[in-house]
Amino acid sequence: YENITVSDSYKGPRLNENCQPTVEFMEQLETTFKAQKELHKRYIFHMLTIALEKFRKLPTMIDISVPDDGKLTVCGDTHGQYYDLCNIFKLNGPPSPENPYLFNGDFVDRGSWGLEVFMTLLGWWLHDPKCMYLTRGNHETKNMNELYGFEGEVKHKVGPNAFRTFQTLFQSLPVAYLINKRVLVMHGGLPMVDNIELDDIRKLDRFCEPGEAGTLTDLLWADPQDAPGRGTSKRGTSAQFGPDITAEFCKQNGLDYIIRSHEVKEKGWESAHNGKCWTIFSAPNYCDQRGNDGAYLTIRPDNNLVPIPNEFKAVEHPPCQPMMYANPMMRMAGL
Ligand SMILES: O=C(O)c1nn[nH]c1-c1ccccc1
Ligand SMILES: [Mn+2]
Ligand SMILES: [Mn+2]
Repeated sequence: YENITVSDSYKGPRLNENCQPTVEFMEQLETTFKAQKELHKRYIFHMLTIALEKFRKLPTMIDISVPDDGKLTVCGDTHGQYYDLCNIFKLNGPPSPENPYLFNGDFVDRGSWGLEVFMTLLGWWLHDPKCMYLTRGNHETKNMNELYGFEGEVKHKVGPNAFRTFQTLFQSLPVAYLINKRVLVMHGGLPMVDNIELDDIRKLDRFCEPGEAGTLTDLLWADPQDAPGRGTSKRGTSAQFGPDITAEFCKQNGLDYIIRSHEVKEKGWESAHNGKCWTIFSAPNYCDQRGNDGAYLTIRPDNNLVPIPNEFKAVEHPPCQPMMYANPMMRMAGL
């Protein structure tokens, strides 16, 4: 990025050399992105480079400690719906150490502002890693980005050689968070092996693309089911887990419940498996067609960590259809 010069005509936000975005930078970034203008490529590559160095050093599962008088807001899939992301910060306040957020994967693909969503979330994380936590979703993977739009979006907005850098950064994202030792968060769901312990997740090598099977794939792809036991995935990847699996996993690992995302819900959230499996989805009117609400969960120790759902509607966005940059075959197929 050092070789990319920024001309005087550039009117967008400028990043300081230590690559620590200020609140003012983040406010300017929102103004720039909302006007559908660009963050300069020098700053995009600078942020990606520094973020990669920092993410690489993080564990695969990260402990979050929410103070007794504090809170954590957990959001689910945002899928490039930038204007709805801005609405979350308008409804619930901007990220700060007193108002921290966990975004639980699937930042990109489907919606056509994946770059803006991810650079905004990354900017807040670089501003202060205590105000923003990011989980890898199954859409932070090469195969999905090639099919569902983000590869095309990055090529269009950043250039032909940028996607590889995003892939490397996506591979370095944590895949699970443990809140106050009692709540586990992942994008998809539970690993398909019995007697799995939290340490097995901590020891995972995450610096790769998820394969056809395995614990990393399950954490990014699995879904809950109502029937006991395990079932075949409707997606063709990983599998489904029943209420008994969730109860046993929570019991063995001293957890109250798990939070996951990965599935659209009519209200944006759902509590299943007797309150031990919460789903949170934060892309309202998904793909401009589902009509669903979005939601985010407020987690407070003074509410005994019981999630408080907050539902919200989609907001207006500029005329740019979903999957704008995807392979036209995918757009035609309405996939
Ligand atoms: O794109 C989505 O809706 C999505 N979000 N998480 N997983 C998927 C998905 C996975 C496979 C095929 C289609 C969608
Ligand atoms: Mn998703
Ligand atoms: Mn997903």
